[in-house]
Amino acid sequence: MHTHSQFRWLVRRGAGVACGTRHQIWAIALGGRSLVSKWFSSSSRTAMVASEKDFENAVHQVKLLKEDPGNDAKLKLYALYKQATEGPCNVPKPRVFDFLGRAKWDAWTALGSLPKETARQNYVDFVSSLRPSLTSSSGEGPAAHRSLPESEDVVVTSKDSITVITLNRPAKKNAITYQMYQDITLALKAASKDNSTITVFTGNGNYYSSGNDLSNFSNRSGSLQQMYAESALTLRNFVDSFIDFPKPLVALVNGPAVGIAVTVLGLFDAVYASDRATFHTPFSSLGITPEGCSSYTFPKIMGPAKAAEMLIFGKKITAREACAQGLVTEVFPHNTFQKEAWARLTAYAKNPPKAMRIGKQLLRSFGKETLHAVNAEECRVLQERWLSEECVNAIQTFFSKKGKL
Ligand SMILES: CCCCCC/C=C/C(=O)SCCNC(=O)CCNC(=O)[C@H](O)C(C)(C)COP(=O)(O)OP(=O)(O)OC[C@H]1O[C@@H](n2cnc3c(N)ncnc32)[C@H](O)[C@@H]1OP(=O)(O)O
Repeated sequence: MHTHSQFRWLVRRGAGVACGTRHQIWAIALGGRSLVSKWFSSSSRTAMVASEKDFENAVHQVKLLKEDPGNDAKLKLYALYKQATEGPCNVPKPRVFDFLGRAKWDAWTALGSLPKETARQNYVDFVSSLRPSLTSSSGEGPAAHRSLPESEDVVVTSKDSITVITLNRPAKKNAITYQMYQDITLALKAASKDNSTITVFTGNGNYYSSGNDLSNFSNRSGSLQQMYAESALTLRNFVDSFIDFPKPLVALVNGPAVGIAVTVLGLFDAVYASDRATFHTPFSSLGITPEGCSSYTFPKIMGPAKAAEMLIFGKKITAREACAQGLVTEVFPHNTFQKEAWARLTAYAKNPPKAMRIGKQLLRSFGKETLHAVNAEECRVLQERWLSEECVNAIQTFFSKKGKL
């Protein structure tokens, strides 16, 4: 928990964040729209550039915040504010024991060469997403208050006090598009506030997910640097939403899982797998590096040697091996997987929700700061890797159909 004085600390240093008194009313009447998921689509980018006034409005509204939005949100606001007003980080890295200074520097640096206008828009959108139910002073659109995914590729349903988030792109093995990262982030935010007791993640079809959609970098406009900076930010928000998820989060791994669909499993509270599931993180062969906090969670879960085999050498493991290594909680025969896993979940969902939430907090909250720092660093490194010849060649090879995993 962060104190109001820490919050003010950021303000004094020009974070564009301020803390009001407890008696002030939330009044985020922002310019700009809260449609985070449309930030980066090329068609909407031109239509959604926040004006100086929108930005000033957002900065002002942040000063009226009644509640501390949390350290993570404050760091994001700080970084986006600095990027929007000063451009890319241009100050030396703080000394090793200046933890807060380093966290702020990391957050700002992770934005890379994100253009000032994009940072301004992202700032406006992010402030809006802190309180999406309040209206904006301009730029209002039908989706301005959207809190659930619009796309059919991510489906959110509710069953027996359980919120289910299903990856629904079976023809593409549930590969995760740019839009889906944003939709999943929104879905998790909504699920954290709904009245469900447990949240479940699963895939439709014979795959759980083939990970990042490898066309994510080929169908967008703008400079490469800008695209990679935006992607790193989107990825960081996506992973943050798993780190911060307050209720029990369970994965039903119905089939093979690849890349980021595997790594974030280290942030789940239980992982039930069909015996047809496999777990594969072919990062090195794609010229990239681990994400989803796996560089930290995997060595903790399975020990450094097994983690290296998966994350550096790209060894694909079976569900039973993943279970023996502690990544998977339990494996079920494929033909009874749904029935058995759902019987388990339905029973668990009847537990008192507050006790489960507080229990999760006890288990997870102490490592949270570290996880956020790991996430920031992984995204920073990835942003560089995406520009590498190794990565560009690997993606070209996949689409020329020479290079299946
Ligand atoms: C905002 C950016 C954040 C980035 C985060 C960093 C994340 C990193 C990762 O997740 S790394 C892992 C990336 N994933 C892969 O490398 C998997 C690539 N896919 C494959 O190797 C194979 O498709 C397969 C082994 C998963 C399945 O093989 P197979 O059973 O033979 O099916 P097909 O290959 O014919 O696939 C059917 C159809 O789906 C398309 N597809 C499958 N996976 C992906 C993918 N990850 N990205 C894009 N498209 C994918 C495939 O091209 C086929 O399409 P088609 O029918 O030909 O149009």
